[in-house]
Amino acid sequence: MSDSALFGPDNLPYGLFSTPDQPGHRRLGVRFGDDVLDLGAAAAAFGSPHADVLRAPSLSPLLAAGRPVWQEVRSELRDWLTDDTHRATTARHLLPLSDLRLHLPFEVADYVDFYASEHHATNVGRIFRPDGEALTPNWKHLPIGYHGRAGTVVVSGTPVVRPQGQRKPPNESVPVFGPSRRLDIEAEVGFVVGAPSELGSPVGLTGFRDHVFGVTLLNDWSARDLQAWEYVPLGPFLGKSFATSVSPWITPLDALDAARVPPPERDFPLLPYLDDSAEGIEPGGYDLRITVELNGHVIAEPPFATMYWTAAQQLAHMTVNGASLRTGDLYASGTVSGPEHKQRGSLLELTWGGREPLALPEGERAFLEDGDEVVLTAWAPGPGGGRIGLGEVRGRVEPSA
Ligand SMILES: O=C(O)/C=C/C(=O)CC(=O)CC(=O)O
Ligand SMILES: [Ca+2]
Ligand SMILES: [Mg+2]
Repeated sequence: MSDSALFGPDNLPYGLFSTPDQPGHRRLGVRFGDDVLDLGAAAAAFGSPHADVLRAPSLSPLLAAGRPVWQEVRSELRDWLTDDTHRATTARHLLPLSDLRLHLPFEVADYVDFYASEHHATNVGRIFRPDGEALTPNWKHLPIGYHGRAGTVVVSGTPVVRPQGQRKPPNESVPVFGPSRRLDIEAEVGFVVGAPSELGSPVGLTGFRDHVFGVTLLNDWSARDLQAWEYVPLGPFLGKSFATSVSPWITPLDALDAARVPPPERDFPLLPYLDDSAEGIEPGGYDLRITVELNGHVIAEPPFATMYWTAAQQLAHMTVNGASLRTGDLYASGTVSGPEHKQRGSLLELTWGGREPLALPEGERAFLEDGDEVVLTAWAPGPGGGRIGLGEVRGRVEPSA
């Protein structure tokens, strides 16, 4: 599928770029096929009422501006890019994507990671806790999550240095220190908060579209040996805080309306603040089809539509205690895994804890080796049978420092 078909006028994802001749000058852009429209320059040329947010060196001011502005800007962009009378002006501010360097488009405020795939949670439970129930008793009553490390969220293309830390080999009585031997990926979808909320005021299910601006693909790199030793009883810590990679493109929720789907059937009635079967609540699932490539080989195709908990429920849960949202908060869905083997979004699951390595032309892989490169891509159904591409998230493993 060509880029013009995946990044057409119904998509219009936002990013932050610089050019080789002005590396310190960061500019907002919107992707259109294989080009990027320089938003500050286009806004000045067209006299946009939103020129102040569009010429900022970050997406954060637009995120903070709120949904009415997001919608007005999106309709202006469509107009500039599709109306024949604007063609000549717009063309002057379109730059070839291949000439640009892409940056992390917004300042990440808080970072939260959930655990919302029933298939992933069941697989991980069986692998990590073979003697217990795969799903903990709370799993179908609340979306489980943890707070991660916002400062180590990096843009696609940033090298990932193999983390060092403590791990306890099964037949040793004390831990050892060194480079992780079980470095893994997690294919996830990240949700970017735009409009903040007040401390003490929960955001309900119906507030999702007012607060969440858009989505980004996300790889939650995970050191399984560090994680297995450290996580009891407070949850993931250093095994997941060394790097989290995101796509340089933030796709607005408004581009994903045709991809909305109902979430899976719920097995237990939900408390009212999470009950999305109630009258007047829009379907909270999204049909995003993810592809995971390792060294250029497709190793998994996780289907986001199978996620048990939706992003709207995660937002409602995250704020039900009165915690406030800040512009730039990023929360990740949790690893996306479907029911089939080839739909598993982590090597932990694909190789069943390393016991069933993948056979690749360059050799077997249980976990990642130095030099390995992982690329996540995704698309969603768009209006009129078209496709909405989500930008890729790429990362290569470098040896421990
Ligand atoms: O201990 C466990 O059950 C596993 C926890 C995780 O791996 C946390 C995580 O990142 C969840 C996810 O991405 O779905
Ligand atoms: Ca994760
Ligand atoms: Mg992480």
